[in-house]
Amino acid sequence: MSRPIILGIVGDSAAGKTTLTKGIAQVLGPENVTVICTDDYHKYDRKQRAEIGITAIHRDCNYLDIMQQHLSQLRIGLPILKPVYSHTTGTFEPPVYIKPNKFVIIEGLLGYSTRIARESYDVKVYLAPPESLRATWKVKRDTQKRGYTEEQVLEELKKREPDSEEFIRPQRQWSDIVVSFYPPNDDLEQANGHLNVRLVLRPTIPHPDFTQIINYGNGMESAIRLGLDRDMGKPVDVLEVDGHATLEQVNKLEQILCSDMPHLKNICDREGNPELGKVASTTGETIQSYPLAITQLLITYHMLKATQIYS
Ligand SMILES: Nc1ncnc2c1ncn2[C@@H]1O[C@H](COP(=O)(O)OP(=O)(O)OP(=O)(O)O)[C@@H](O)[C@H]1O
Ligand SMILES: O=C(CO)[C@H](O)[C@H](O)COP(=O)(O)O
Repeated sequence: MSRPIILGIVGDSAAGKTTLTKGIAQVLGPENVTVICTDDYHKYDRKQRAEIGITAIHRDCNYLDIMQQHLSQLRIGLPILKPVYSHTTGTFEPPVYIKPNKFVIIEGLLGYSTRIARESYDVKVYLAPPESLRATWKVKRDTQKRGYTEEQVLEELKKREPDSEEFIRPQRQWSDIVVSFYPPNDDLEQANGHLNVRLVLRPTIPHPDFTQIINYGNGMESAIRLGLDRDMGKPVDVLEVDGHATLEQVNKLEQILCSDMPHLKNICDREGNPELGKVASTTGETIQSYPLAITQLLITYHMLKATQIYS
């Protein structure tokens, strides 16, 4: 029996998981992708959490045992009866029957927090924007879409900090790729939606050979950079793409990805894929972000590679 290829996207609240997930699902073809958000495995609804005094990101506030069971089922291509948590009402809804498609994306807060869960993924991504950017994103999203006031969101972030430290951030160590979007010069307003990205590439999966970008010249080295570093003590490659990189520069990077992966060729074609890298900026207008496009392509590359390895 064939099994789906499973991608994990983990990170703190409003780190950009849903945004990245949507982009990758669009690239892979929404009909081929099953998306699961692990917020559905919360143990308590919004009112109960307030009464008990527990945050949604605490391990004990989530059915991690059921989450990992479901992941193991999906990994071998079996259906699950998934709980449903509504962010609109802050309550649970009837469960839904889910049969995995060719690709499954599991996005959420605590997806790498048990060994059995971690073993279910083919590719593991961790999202780590600077905390100030995450707070800006959370305030905007929670006030516009989840019925909170700005004060409530800021208070909640403060309350959650010890749990973020204990339960969320340690999961970074289990990822194959750490993705951090950040404003140049730490100035979000000046960035005008054009964020840079820093991609930490761990040697836990084989990445495309990016070394040729070191020799590009023509300003390439300033907008797209490859270097060596340590992340949580371990040696890693770091690929950085600036928001102001030109189409010509980004095309070269895309060629590296696409030449190694014939299936990606159609996806790399910008005309055929006008949605690639599209995102709403903080002012609400839709912009095309090359750093986001490269991130989507790199993760898709690994999904397709995993399909090849598996078959
Ligand atoms: N790459 C990005 N570029 C610009 N804005 C972004 C990006 N990623 C996220 N955002 C902004 O941050 C907000 C929160 O992002 P998103 O909903 O994807 O986070 P999340 O990690 O899925 O959150 P949660 O776990 O709380 O549901 C979005 O509504 C969007 O405004
Ligand atoms: O950290 C979060 C991830 O989305 C949410 O705050 C958590 O899931 C609880 O949801 P809500 O605030 O809508 O009750």
